[in-house]
Amino acid sequence: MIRVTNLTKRFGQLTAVDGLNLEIEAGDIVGFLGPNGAGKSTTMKMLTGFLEPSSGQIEICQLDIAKQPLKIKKAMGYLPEGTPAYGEMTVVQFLTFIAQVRGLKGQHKKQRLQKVVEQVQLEGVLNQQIDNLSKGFKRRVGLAQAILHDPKVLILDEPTDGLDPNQKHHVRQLILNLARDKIVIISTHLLEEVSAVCNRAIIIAKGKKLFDGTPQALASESPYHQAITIEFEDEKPDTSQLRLAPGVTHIIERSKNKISIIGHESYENLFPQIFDIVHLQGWQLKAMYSEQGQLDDVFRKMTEEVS
Ligand SMILES: Nc1ncnc2c1ncn2[C@@H]1O[C@H](COP(=O)(O)OP(=O)(O)OP(=O)(O)O)[C@@H](O)[C@H]1O
Repeated sequence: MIRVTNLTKRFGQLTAVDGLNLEIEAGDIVGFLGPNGAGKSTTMKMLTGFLEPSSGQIEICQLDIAKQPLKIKKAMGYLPEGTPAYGEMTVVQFLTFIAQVRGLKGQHKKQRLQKVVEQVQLEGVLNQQIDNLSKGFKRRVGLAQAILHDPKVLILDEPTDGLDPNQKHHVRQLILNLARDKIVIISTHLLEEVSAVCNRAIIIAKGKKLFDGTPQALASESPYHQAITIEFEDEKPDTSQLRLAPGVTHIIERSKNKISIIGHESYENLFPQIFDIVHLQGWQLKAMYSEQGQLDDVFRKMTEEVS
């Protein structure tokens, strides 16, 4: 369990993290979101003991990071921004070195190395120098070193940055499979990543928490949550009669040939009525569907409000 109380970090005049409070339980996969400069990396660096807070407390697995940083670091894996150090080493040399630093020995060390190389799919590059690897492979080496000692808490700063779509999918599956009894915190700009792997989303901007809840709850803040959207084949006709359907509160024009119908009824109740009107009017549709709300819309709205 992680408990963060009133966490603050100042760099001179700038307050990068501003009185942050968090409680995260085992099994949580948290998507840590925010615009550039929001304070995500700074928070992660403080959680991993790389940076000292200006004030506030961090408790991880019932230990205070200020008092027992080494014990906490043992229980933690960290994938920082960018690429892992020691680029002159080969992948196998680097991972063996990390295994030693982590105190893994004998058969256990061998098994963990084998397992992680397989999990992160590094078999083909084991003897290549890290400096010569592509960005995606460097990222995977970084991920491998973070999970090598099977930590209880995993902090990943943009874990899929630089990976191709297949690799992104693979790493997300890996995180999902890892996470049952762990805490995983993922900093990301990719909202689809939050929908794909996280059970919780935390949004920060200017160092302050703006939202903390499930990705579904986040999506439900969207103006288009449960809206029925119609895309017309050509330019949209006069759709004012849609307002007469019981339960419709208003209609939002999204583009020249796209509207969203917002109602106080559930979309299951609205759908048949809208469908009847469309049919009666003989409108040529390209598509008609209900929306759950786009995380992007909510994210933009929330973070623009504080900028
Ligand atoms: N060592 C430092 N010295 C001075 N200012 C810093 C330092 N590290 C970070 N900052 C500033 O603190 C603020 C928060 O930075 P941080 O890297 O935590 O943001 P972020 O949310 O991770 O952004 P990004 O998404 O761009 O990685 C920024 O304004 C940044 O310039």
